[in-house]
Amino acid sequence: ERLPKLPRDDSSQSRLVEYSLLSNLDIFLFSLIAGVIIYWLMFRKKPVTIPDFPKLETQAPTARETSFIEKMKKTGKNIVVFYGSQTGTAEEFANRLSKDAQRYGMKGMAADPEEYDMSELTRLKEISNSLAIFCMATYGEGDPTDNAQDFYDWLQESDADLNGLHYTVFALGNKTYEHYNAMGKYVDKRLSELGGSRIFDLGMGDDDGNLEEDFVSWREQFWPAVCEHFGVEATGEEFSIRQYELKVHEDLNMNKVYTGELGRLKSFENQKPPFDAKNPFLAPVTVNRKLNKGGDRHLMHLELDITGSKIRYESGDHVAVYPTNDAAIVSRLGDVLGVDLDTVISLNNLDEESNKKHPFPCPTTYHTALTHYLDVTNPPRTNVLYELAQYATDPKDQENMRKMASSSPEGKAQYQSWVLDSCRNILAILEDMPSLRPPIDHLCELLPRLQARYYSIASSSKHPHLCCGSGGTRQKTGRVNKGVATNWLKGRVPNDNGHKATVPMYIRKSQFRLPFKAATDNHDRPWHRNRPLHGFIQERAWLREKGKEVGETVLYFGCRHRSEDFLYQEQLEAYEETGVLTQLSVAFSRDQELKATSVKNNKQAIWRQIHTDNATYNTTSAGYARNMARDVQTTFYEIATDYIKKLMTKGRYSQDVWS
Ligand SMILES: Cc1cc2nc3c(=O)[nH]c(=O)nc-3n(C[C@H](O)[C@H](O)[C@H](O)COP(=O)(O)O)c2cc1C
Repeated sequence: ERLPKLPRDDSSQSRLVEYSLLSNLDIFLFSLIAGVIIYWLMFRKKPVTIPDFPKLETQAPTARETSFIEKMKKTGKNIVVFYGSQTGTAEEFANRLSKDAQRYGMKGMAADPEEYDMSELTRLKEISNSLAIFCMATYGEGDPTDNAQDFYDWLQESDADLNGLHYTVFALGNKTYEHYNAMGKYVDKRLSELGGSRIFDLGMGDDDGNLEEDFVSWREQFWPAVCEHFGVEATGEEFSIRQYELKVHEDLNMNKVYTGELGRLKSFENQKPPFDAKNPFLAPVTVNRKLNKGGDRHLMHLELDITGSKIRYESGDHVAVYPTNDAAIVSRLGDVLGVDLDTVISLNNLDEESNKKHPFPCPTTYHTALTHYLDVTNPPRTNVLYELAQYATDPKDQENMRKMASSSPEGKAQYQSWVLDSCRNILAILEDMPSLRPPIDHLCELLPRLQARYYSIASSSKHPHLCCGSGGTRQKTGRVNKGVATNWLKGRVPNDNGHKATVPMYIRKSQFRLPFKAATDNHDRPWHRNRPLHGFIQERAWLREKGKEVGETVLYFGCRHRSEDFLYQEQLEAYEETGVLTQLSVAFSRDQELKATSVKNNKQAIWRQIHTDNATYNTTSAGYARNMARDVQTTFYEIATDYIKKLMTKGRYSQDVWS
């Protein structure tokens, strides 16, 4: 095809074309450059002006001292009191023993075995007149406390030569457990096997009886034995030794003040996993429902939402909950002592070398300390009475308090009846002794820490369910005493005036487990409180749904009255109907005619299940039914004994005994 004819002036035409081409390119380039400039002007990072921060006064990070020997040498201590403690009692006893040492011209320090290199026990003899005391609590099935686990492992594996080590042990436990004081007994035996010299007999504290009295009586004989051993005499001075000094903060920025956190400041506002005892998760309460239909107790079912917490748990684990003290008790304490509870304070350890800088997170207010950190509900121990006695202005009050703190038979009886049997907490004591008005900071130093409460998880779903009961007991004094945590939980209702009610919690692993394989025949044997068993049953229901073989599941459930506290009745009956539960046996202790169904009455079937079907039994009991576990266990022993007797009669079991 021919090109259109160009006008005559070829050159001008070509210039025109050339000109228009250049113009397009220019426009393009111009737009590009303009765009870049606009972008640069609008979105460029503005130069950061570095503000002139005042230099923070940070403490130089000190390497953690793991040598208790070096620490003792540096601070002139000759007695070290180690404690294996989960809920604070053994730790408190250790503190009291280390304080006692001063009365005998010695110097003691309480120490957490988890923080030190315990193999250094071999070196304690380098310190003259040295002594190691161990206050050891037992848990689970004769297990050590978490903070004593490494020490326990070391004792088991070690062949260290402990010749020259002087030691004594006070064991804390509870006689209703099968492995009574197992940890204390083990430490005492093992230290001796490794060559240590026991300078005083093992003390046995029974929390089912009167642990405080056991401790006071043991301590009373222990110190004279120490004096005799080292050839020293008591200084005779009965003085009160403060461990912490008070600092009142006048103008402290409230952002630096603890408001109930256990570890990191502001950890409740700025939640970061992993969540544990020092860093609990604030779990919103999504359900809080009353379970019982009658009676004076309030049994409740709570569901906690752990979304986003990365918390994992298995059926049988425990939820640890940090409760809050009753606001009425706290404000009344402030009134009685005439103190402004909003004062911001720190209690600083007078022993600068101590690892424990404060008795609770500081700086804080008295209000926070009494609400979140201190136990104001339980009757105080005798050491608190002893130390506070000095502030009673009426000599009679003073004498009574000293007597109750002594180990004289009358003193013990008076403490038992006036404090323990009457359930007098610190507020009741102050109200009933108007001449006793101690400084609040000393009181805060002496009161034990408020401990987390543990609940079995009653679910195997994504979110933990708790089942617990609250009630009040009217005391001889006319006062009504309520459980701290359960009473507080009762008021944690979802959407409380538009606020999400939350619960500070973390998970504590438990040994209480379902057997490994789903196909093994199982028989869950709950008694009374069946919280973890609910989780187990749910898990088995789920496994069944997935087509897994789970074997028989038999539930024995006991409570007071069928009409009042047959907890989760509809759910359990539905489980039985759908076959998730092979058998549901119920017993109600206060409905006489219904009492018949019990473990005892099912001996035959139970033995068949154990013997032939290879069943596993999980029992759970709690609260008032503390002896129930023992009774159920005794029944199992009886079942086994009956079986052995049968074997003997049939000639299937015979003995040939030589002596
Ligand atoms: C869940 C649980 C399990 C326990 N297991 C045992 C045990 O097996 N043997 C025992 O003698 N005492 C047992 N006890 C009792 C404690 O050892 C006792 O109350 C002790 O005073 C706790 O000391 P702590 O407050 O220093 O942890 C158990 C207590 C609890 C709450």
